[in-house]
Amino acid sequence: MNILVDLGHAESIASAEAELLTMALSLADGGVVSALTHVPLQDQLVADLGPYGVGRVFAPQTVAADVSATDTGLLESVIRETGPRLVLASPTADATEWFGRLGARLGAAVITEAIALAEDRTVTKSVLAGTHTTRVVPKTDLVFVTVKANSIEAQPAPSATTPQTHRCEPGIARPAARIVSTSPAPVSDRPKLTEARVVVAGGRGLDGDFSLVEQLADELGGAVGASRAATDAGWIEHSAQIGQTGVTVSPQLFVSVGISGAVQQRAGMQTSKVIVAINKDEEAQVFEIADFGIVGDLNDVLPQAIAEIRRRRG
Ligand SMILES: Cc1cc2nc3c(=O)[nH]c(=O)nc-3n(C[C@H](O)[C@H](O)[C@H](O)COP(=O)(O)OP(=O)(O)OC[C@H]3O[C@@H](n4cnc5c(N)ncnc54)[C@H](O)[C@@H]3O)c2cc1C
Repeated sequence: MNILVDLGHAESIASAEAELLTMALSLADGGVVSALTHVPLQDQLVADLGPYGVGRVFAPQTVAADVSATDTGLLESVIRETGPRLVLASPTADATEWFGRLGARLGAAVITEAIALAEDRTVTKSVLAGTHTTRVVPKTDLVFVTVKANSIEAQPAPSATTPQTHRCEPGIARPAARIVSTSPAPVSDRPKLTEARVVVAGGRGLDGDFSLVEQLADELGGAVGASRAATDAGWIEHSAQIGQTGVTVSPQLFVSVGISGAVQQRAGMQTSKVIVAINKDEEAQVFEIADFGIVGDLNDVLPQAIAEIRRRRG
């Protein structure tokens, strides 16, 4: 089947995009994998796509000064051109909105935050605050699916391609909205929380001081997350909140520090591959889902863990 991967505003390929492309090629079964970027094409992106077996790449000539309707129009025009049965994207707020709009317009199923996809397009996802895992079988010819980061290991295609490049246009006369100002997101050396392979998250047990959590995250090359108790207290920005009303993460390693493990918090992290919990209360709920649990005061445990990691690194 033909598959389209919507790369959002990507100018090059990072880990989340590489995972989507790997998934697309594994499901295409001889069909063409196409990619769409919503910004003008960079040579770097074309070079990055070849190793993942992408056949065609679409991009607009200019960055539009309007939002949402134009992005949706671009995606719709490429769907009409490539005839995919499956459109994939990362579960960003943007892609989720575009998929919702187009799903309604084209009568296509929209399934968000998948953790696996089968060749017959059956989607596996976690629901009801992460308490159940469901399999969803789309019945429409076209289906839009957003896929959580770290759901699949990124791997290059058996043979690389030279993607054909195509220009695309939104094909709408009147945009519904226009950008009047933009401000850059704060720059951080740490990986993006939703894409990081390691996440170290802190809760109320930190008592306002995230420095040990940040040090451990930096030693492990990870991102810093938090429980709602910590973000509500203003100890860290709200974008770091993990859970039902925050972001969902699914890293290879999740270290939970001074977090009780309430169901709403677990909803955002329990599909992590390995969960390490540090809590001074041996009855804390987080130990129910932890692969490794340390009962102890985080102020004793974290400095020892950080020192040991540094010692082993030399
Ligand atoms: C509709 C709804 C949506 C919600 N959405 C979210 C969400 O998205 N994300 C979220 O996180 N919460 C969410 N919550 C809140 C959630 O129910 C919990 O209240 C919250 O997760 C608690 O945060 P916490 O674990 O940091 O704090 P607490 O529950 O107070 O736990 C603190 C933990 O730290 C331990 N501790 C204390 N001191 C130390 C120490 N020195 N060393 C080691 N351990 C220590 C304690 O033993 C305790 O287990 C939601 C609630 C509702 C009702």
